[in-house]
Amino acid sequence: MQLDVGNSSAKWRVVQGDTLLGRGSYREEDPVSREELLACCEQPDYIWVSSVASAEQDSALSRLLQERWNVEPWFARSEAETLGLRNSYTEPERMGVDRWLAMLAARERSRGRLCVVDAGSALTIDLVSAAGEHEGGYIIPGPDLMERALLLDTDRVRFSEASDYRLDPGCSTAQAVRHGIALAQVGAVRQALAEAGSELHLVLTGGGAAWLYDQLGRCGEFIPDLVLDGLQLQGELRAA
Ligand SMILES: Nc1ncnc2c1ncn2[C@@H]1O[C@H](COP(=O)(O)OP(=O)(O)O)[C@@H](O)[C@H]1O
Ligand SMILES: CC(C)(COP(=O)(O)O)[C@@H](O)C(=O)NCCC(=O)O
Ligand SMILES: [K+]
Repeated sequence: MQLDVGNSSAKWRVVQGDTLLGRGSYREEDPVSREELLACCEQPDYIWVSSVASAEQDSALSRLLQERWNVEPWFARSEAETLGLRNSYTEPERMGVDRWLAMLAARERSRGRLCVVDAGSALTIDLVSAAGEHEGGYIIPGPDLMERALLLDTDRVRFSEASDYRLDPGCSTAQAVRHGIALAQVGAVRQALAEAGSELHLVLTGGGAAWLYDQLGRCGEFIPDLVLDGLQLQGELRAA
């Protein structure tokens, strides 16, 4: 059993070899999602976790899983080097493990230079050289965080009507905010690609990735489970 715990929700899947036995998403405050998680299988052989949540949330999740199955979860960490992928951080473990695992999985799929984008609560953009060096990356607030920042620290950016995320200029507060956020998200990826220069392969994942992929003209690849795929790689390596 594998879990990808982000700042919005935890995505889980149960696999046996290459067969997917089940999947779902879990949120602490949603009892139905908890029941689904706890009913996902009889007895997992292992529980592997990628988490960017707080230590308190990690302990609570760990307790929940251990009480149910009596299996101690293994929490993956960002490393200095794994399977030829080399971390650029002086303190590698400080890099969000979701970013690390997404890069690891992307590299297994494609050996050239990479741009790995994870559109979750935050939008992360990471560059990996063909040789496996993490060249660096960007952490940008995702759509909800951007909107929250505007509402928190302005007096007159207020609206009640719904508006889609589109790239044309907006003609109301609601549109100007939502279209502005859309522009910032898509623009960030485009500009990162422009900054990066030479040929590279773009890989997208995360809750907002399907939308982003469409906005980017479907260039590159959209891989929904990239973080879990990376978790599987690092987990298998450790288990070997
Ligand atoms: N149907 C959707 N269309 C567009 N964006 C979505 C959709 N569902 C979720 N998102 C975006 O994805 C984010 C959650 O993605 P996820 O990868 O689960 O985040 P995290 O890893 O932080 O838990 C939300 O904040 C939202 O911006
Ligand atoms: C950047 C993130 C908040 C992204 O989290 P997510 O959007 O997947 O919930 C996460 O990778 C994180 O907490 N990183 C730690 C800081 C770093 O990567 O340098
Ligand atoms: K992210």
